[in-house]
Amino acid sequence: MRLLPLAGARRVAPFAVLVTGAAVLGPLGTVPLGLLASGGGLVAPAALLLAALLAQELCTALREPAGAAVARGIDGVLRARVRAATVAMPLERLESPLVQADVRLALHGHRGRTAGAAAVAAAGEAGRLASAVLGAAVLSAHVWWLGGAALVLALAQNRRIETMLVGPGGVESLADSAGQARRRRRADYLAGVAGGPGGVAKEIRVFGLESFFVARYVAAMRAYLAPQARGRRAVVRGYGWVLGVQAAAACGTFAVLGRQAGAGWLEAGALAQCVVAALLVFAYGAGGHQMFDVAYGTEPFRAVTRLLAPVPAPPPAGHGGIDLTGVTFAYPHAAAPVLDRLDLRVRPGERLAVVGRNGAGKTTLVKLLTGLYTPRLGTATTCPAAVVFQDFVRYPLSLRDNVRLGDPSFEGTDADVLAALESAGALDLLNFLPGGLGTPLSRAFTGGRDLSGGQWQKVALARAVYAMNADPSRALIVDEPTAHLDARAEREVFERLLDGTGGRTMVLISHRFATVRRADRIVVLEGGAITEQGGHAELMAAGGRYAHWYRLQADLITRDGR
Ligand SMILES: Nc1ncnc2c1ncn2[C@@H]1O[C@H](COP(=O)(O)OP(=O)(O)OP(=O)(O)O)[C@@H](O)[C@H]1O
Repeated sequence: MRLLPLAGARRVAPFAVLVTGAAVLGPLGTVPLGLLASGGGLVAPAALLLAALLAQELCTALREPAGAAVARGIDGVLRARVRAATVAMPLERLESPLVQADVRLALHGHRGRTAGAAAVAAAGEAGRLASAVLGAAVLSAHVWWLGGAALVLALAQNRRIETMLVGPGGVESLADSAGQARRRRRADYLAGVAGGPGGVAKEIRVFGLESFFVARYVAAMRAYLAPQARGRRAVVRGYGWVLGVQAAAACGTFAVLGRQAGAGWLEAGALAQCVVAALLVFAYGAGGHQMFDVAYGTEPFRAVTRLLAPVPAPPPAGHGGIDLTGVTFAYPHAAAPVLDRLDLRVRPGERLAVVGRNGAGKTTLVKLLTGLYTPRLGTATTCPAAVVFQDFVRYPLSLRDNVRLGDPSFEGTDADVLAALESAGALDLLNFLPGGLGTPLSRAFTGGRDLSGGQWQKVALARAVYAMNADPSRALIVDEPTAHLDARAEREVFERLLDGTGGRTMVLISHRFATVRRADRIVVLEGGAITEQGGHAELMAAGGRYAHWYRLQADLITRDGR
């Protein structure tokens, strides 16, 4: 309910009036009803009763759309906050499957119910309870113990229904259980395979697998539906009990009231009031649909709370230099750390190359160098960086925008964009793009052009160079930036980059040793730590891993004649 103010007074005020109206007008209506029944007037009490009933109907009818508007308002604010939080969230946290599940819950709700719907439903529940309490008060005004007894019973009945339906272990929670989710996935998978196109469809027809898959699907669906059916039968039985108790309680209440009236302790007006008040109390005991909204909407609300929880401050930023000391990093649920007590210092202006086998942890190292991941152990002092990732982004925007996105806050001119393209060896793109820098890099747009993998890679490199030119304190970090380029193109691009970025810090990750050899220092990453480091000549003279790999690659290139 504390979420309600998020929807703004303009939406909440009418909703609050309508909920209150729907809650109190019923009990208030018992006053003119009592007067009418006891002969204390006709026109005025009848008019008041009619007005109360009509107003209550109106409030009940309008409460739904007003509540929906409040829920939309709350959800809009929460979604914006969640989106802002996820954009600012450390990558490592964002990549966690638990956080991804929370983001899905927060943005799309659980079973169609959102945090806003839960807040509105909680307000509706409070209104229903208020109506029951007022009804009980009216009853107690005439038979002191009856109101309390009826209310306690109604509270217990309401709770029982809630537990049965939406409580932990209730029938609705069964559908969300891990076991049911697994059974459902299996049935969906079989249905998908049996009805899917492509190779499966061919094999099903050639090998006559139709009845095999249909039988498996039917069995899987039965396994999924059986616990649900059992759960529903239990609910029907439970409801039978609840209704039985409810009927007995109503009969008991009315018998008490009848006896009191018969004995002359309750006059007609009071009797009429008590009957209506008892019905209001018992209505609470019959449960309400809001309990589903509250129960399901609470899940997204919890997800929002977790996502908006404060995050630890990012590692401190240095000035052009990078310093990792004793850094250990492991992915969640991984048996061993990818990086293990690694020490790496990159001096300002140094050009460092990192080499290592596939899976050695080079990309992980890049994410630590750029502050996207934080070490489990050790410290990482990073500096602002312009990065080209292995899986760089291909923005369906103009070539100019693709480059300028390196630093949108920098008011660079076309000359800056061209300079970045030149450093990245991408200037010749302009010969083939009809609209020059303004050409959209997507066929989905009129006059747009698609680029080859290698051309896209050069654009991504130009974006990073543009960012580095916009702020020279940024280090240029490139992770396999030339995987789509042939060996000669890669060499050319790097020669140009190294010549054009003198005095800037650069970290280059590449599997091509001919490119790497010009770096000031080369480090070999193996077993989570740095096992060799030095200049090319030094490492070749040492005759270690680097020298071995270098010769292997050189031999292959010579043998292939490339
Ligand atoms: N998001 C992730 N979650 C779990 N494990 C991961 C994740 N990313 C990488 N790994 C694992 O961490 C190890 C190091 O991966 P990383 O991508 O850093 O290696 P790499 O040296 O860059 O490899 P390559 O040369 O193939 O690009 C691998 O075993 C990989 O499977």
